[in-house]
Amino acid sequence: MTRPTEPVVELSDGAVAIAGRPVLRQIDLTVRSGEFVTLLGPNGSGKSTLVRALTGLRPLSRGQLKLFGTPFESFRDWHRLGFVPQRSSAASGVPASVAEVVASGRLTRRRLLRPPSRADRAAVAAALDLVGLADRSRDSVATLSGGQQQRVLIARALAGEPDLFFLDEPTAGVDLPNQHALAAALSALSRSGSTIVLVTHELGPLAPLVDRTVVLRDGRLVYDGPPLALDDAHGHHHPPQGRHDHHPGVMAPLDRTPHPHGEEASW
Ligand SMILES: Nc1ncnc2c1ncn2[C@@H]1O[C@H](COP(=O)(O)OP(=O)(O)OP(=O)(O)O)[C@@H](O)[C@H]1O
Repeated sequence: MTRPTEPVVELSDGAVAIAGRPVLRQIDLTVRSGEFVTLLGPNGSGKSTLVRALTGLRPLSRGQLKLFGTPFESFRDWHRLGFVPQRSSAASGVPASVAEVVASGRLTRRRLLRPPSRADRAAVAAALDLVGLADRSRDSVATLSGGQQQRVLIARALAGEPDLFFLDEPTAGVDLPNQHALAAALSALSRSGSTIVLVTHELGPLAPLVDRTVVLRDGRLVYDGPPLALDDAHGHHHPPQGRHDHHPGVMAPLDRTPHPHGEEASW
C-alpha cells in the first residue's frame, strides 16, 4: 500500500433524488489522488447516478461534495476532470474524423476562437497513441467498430489531460482485443498518477489495475475496501484472504438481484 495521498473527491452524506424518488442515500466516499477505484453494483443500484453526481452533472439533494479540496460550489477547474459517459457513441451523425473528435476534448483547456496550439496537437496525438488509434486519426469515426469508437471517446477525455478520470462501463459490449487496448491505456494513465473511477459490470483485463472496490446496492454504499474477486460464472464473491473489511452487518455485497427485465445482473 502506498502512503495516503490527498483526497480528490470527498462526498459526505450525499443523496440524490430523481423526480422525488430517492436514488442515492447517505453516501460517504473519499477517493485519493492516484487511486484506481471500481464502482460495482447490480443494475439500477445507482452507479451511473453517483458518477454523474461526482462530476456535477446530477445535483445532490443532500450532502457536501468537494473536488480537489474545493467545495463544489466554488470549483472551476473543470479541465482536471475527464468523463466517459455510458453507452455513448463517438459517431454522432456529424461527419468527423477521429482526430477531430479527440481534439474536442481540448476545448476546456483552449482559449476560445484560437487555433489549436502545439500543446493541443501534442495532447491529441498522445491520447490517440495511448488508446492505440494513432493510425486511424484521419479516418471518419463512422468507419470504426463500436469498441474502437469507445476508445475514441476515451482518447477525447484523455486529450484534456485530466487528473481525475471517470468512466462509466467503458467495456460494455466491447470485444476482447478492444478491452485489452483499453486496459493498456488505463494502466498507462494510472501509472502516470491519474486517479480513475471506473463503473463496470465485468473487470476482465482491467482486474489487475484495481486498488479498491466500492459496491452500491439500492442506492447505498454497502462495501468499500480491497478489490473483490468476482466469480462471473456463479456470482460468488471471495473477499481477499485474511481481510475482513466488510462494513459491519454487510456480509454479501455481491449477491445478485434480479435484472428489471428478468435476466440476472452480470458483473
Ligand atoms: N433520468 C432518470 N430518470 C428517472 N429515473 C432515473 C434516471 N436516471 C436514473 N434513474 C433511476 O435511478 C436508479 C439508479 O440508476 P443508475 O442508472 O444510476 O443505476 P446503475 O447502477 O448505473 O444501473 P446500470 O448498471 O443498469 O447502468 C434506477 O432506479 C433508475 O431507474
